[in-house]
Amino acid sequence: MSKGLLIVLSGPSGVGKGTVCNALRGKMDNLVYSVSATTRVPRIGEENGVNYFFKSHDEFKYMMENEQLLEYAEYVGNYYGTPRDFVEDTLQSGKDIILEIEVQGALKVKEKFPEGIFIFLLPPSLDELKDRICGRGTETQATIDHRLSVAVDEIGLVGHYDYAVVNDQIDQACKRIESIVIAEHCKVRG
Ligand SMILES: Nc1ncnc2c1ncn2[C@@H]1O[C@H](COP(=O)(O)OP(=O)(O)OP(=O)(O)O)[C@@H](O)[C@H]1O
Ligand SMILES: Nc1nc2c(ncn2[C@@H]2O[C@H](COP(=O)(O)O)[C@@H](O)[C@H]2O)c(=O)[nH]1
Repeated sequence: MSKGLLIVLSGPSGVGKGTVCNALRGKMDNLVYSVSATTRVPRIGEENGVNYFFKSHDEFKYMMENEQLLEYAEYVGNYYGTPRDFVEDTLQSGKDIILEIEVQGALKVKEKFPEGIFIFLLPPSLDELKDRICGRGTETQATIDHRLSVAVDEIGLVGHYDYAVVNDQIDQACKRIESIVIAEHCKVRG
């Protein structure tokens, strides 16, 4: 059986990564979603094991030190990391897996899995990005400001990715990502 594809979806906070991933759920049968570990406190409505594995700093440190994470990064005051075994087992089973992660982590994954498919989700404009992150209503003003302040540098790293997809409309962004995955499955690999 051939291995699945490792797909990384990155982009600045508020661009719509989570929204697009949720919308893809009903559309792509062979696609599995990686659930990350984080030290961030849960938002209202978030569930442990569904949105994230919510960890204390000590628990996260244990995962880091025991090589349980494929990658991790500190982002705006919290740690985030991708559980390694789940990714490797999913790929081995022939299913595709999508990692919704920020840019530092994505670049670390690229070092380990250069054969992965790296997709950067772009906002239609910086004003729209600001409106989206403010409109979500989950962050304090200080956190919004911090996240927006790193967004410009993050967007500057788009050249490290294989594909750039503008999230102007959710269904259009999903179609573009579906098309990329279909094309990657058709690719002749050496
Ligand atoms: N194409 C779109 N048009 C308008 N609003 C959108 C679009 N995509 C997402 N949104 C909205 O933008 C907000 C941010 O989306 P989302 O939480 O998915 O972003 P994210 O990139 O996952 O953010 P973070 O990195 O902070 O987790 C949400 O309120 C969502 O409903
Ligand atoms: N490097 C990693 N980044 C991750 C991971 N899981 C999520 N993220 C990214 O963190 C920011 C903030 O997320 P939020 O839920 O607090 O808004 C966002 O860009 C996520 O995509 C991970 O495992 N590794």
